[in-house]
Amino acid sequence: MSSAANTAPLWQPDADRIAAAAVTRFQSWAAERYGAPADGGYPALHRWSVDELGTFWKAVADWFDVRFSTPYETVLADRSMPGAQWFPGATLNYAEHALRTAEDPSRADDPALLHVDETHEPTPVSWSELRRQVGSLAAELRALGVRPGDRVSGYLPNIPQATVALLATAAVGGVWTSCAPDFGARSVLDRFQQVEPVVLFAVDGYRYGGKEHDRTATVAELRRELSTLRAVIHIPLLGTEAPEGATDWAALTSSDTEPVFEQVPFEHPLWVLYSSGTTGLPKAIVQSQGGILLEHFKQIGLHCDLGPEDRFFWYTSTGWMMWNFLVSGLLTGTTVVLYDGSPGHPGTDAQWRIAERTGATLFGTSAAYVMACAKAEVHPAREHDLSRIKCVATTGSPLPPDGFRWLHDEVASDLWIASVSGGTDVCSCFAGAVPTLPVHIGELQAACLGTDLQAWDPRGEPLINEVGELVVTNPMPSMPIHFWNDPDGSRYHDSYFDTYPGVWRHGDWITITDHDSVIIHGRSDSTLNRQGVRMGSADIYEVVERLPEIRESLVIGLEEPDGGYWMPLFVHLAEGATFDDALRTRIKQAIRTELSPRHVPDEIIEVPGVPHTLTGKRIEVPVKRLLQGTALAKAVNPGSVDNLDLLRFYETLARTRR
Ligand SMILES: CC(=O)CC(=O)O
Repeated sequence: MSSAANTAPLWQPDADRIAAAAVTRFQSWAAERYGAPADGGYPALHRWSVDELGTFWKAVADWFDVRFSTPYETVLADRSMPGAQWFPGATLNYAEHALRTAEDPSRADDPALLHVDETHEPTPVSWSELRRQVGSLAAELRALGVRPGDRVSGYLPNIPQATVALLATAAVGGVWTSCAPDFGARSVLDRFQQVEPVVLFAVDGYRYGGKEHDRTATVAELRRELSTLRAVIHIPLLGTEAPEGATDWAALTSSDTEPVFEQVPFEHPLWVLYSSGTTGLPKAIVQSQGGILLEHFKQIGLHCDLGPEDRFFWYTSTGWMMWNFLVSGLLTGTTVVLYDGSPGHPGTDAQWRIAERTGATLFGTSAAYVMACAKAEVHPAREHDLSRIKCVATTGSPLPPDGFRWLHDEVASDLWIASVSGGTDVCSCFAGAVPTLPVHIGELQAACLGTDLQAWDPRGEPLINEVGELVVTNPMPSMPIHFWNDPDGSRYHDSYFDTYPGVWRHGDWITITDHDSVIIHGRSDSTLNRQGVRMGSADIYEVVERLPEIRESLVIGLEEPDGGYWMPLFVHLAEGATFDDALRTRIKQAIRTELSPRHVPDEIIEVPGVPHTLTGKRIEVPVKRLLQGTALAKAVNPGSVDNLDLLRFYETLARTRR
């Protein structure tokens, strides 16, 4: 499970690779101009980036040639959290930077986007075409009366139109927000009703798993319930006519209008993202144009090491922050690969096929997909030409050690494997990819630049090689500027700052190792705490799900009224597997030998499935509440769950135990 002894790397970048990495060039450049350490590689650069936070971010802005149309007075006027003030006085525009490559005549015809649907046939959208469409749509949005600060919403799959709509909204200074079209009306309304959009972009349906899914009834319901809408833009993915009162996409994107980029203050809102909101309404998290611009330049350009030669693929929907992150690939002139379809259609290897067809150089996916491929005995490199992939990056949950081994064996032995972790709350990563550092099995390479990531004990003392709360002790520019409808900031404050005043507590258990890598153990709000020993659920999932009979699992720790502790493990079996004493014994044996006797659950219970949030994360806290006897309607917001029926199973179980 841990790590400190795990010193032999699985992968080590060679000297040429280190020399060629943008972060190496950035370090030498920042050493000459800004006093960054010339020696000591990434660890020294990281230390400097958090010790000299303002200078570091100034250097990032200069390195990526950020266009401030009015200059800033200072980089960080106030570093308190919450409430940090970044680049006061500055004005800029995010979309202008995302489309800058189109201004270069030598790149104008290159693909900015490669769109792939379930046919897996890539369709390019060139930089000049993307810029033209954004220019046309931004002008039409203005003509519709959209003004800086107005919210513009999208009920869209990951198609080029979604990227165009986001960029056009940002060009106008509007505030973008999106949901994927597999979200039901209630889930969408829980989100969009909070922010009161004036425009809705919506598809008539989408294709997924080889089938057409008609969404016209849901869109009609959204139109009825969103009373602030002034315009609805119809995107006929399934070929239907625009319904009464809606405008067709083509009518708004056909002109040859130069984009006009509203110059907005650095802290002007760019978009609203939503936390999974398994209990109350989802938190509506607002991030700024300037904050995202700088944070994503850093992530995409320095950590992911992406540039104009690269093709950036990440499997995501528009309802997950990884989509926003993916679109930011445009900032570094990188071609962004948009896949709209099922991750496993027509077969489990679908994402690798897309990587081959599009020549992806960074292949991003969920850790769960990697584990599913391993279970299904997919052999990506045997079946596909993946020679262009330089990095496989994963997120969503920690990549288990077996996932690292599998990628190394089945994709390439000289593969940079970046398990990354952050969240919607910062639309970025706290720890993750570093092209110049080794990769150790089961570990994230290092904390990201400008992020003073630490593991703290309950008294706020930093821990090394021990599990602690994930904290960030300095502000990051992409931290929320506020939550929507939280006028006194109390919801924002209580979400991150109520444990350690002035310090961001994210709600994950982590270990910072003695070689500065990071291990994520799972959410701290669903911690297992047996006889005072805290355990991360992720460690248990990793061991249990290695067994071929187990499709997925869920572990919950329950404090009982009599002072006891009940720790059941729920298992969803793979097709054809039988739940019997032999399997129970093998599960317990695996946990005992690979973790510890203390990790062995009190009971193992077969379940019809594991419930997830709409972005695919296992739902632990609401299940715990159900098992404690909370009524379903109070334990969970139904609009936030992928399968409500599964939760009823746990509700019934709670009743039968009492
Ligand atoms: C970067 C991330 O942390 C993404 C996620 O898991 O939600």
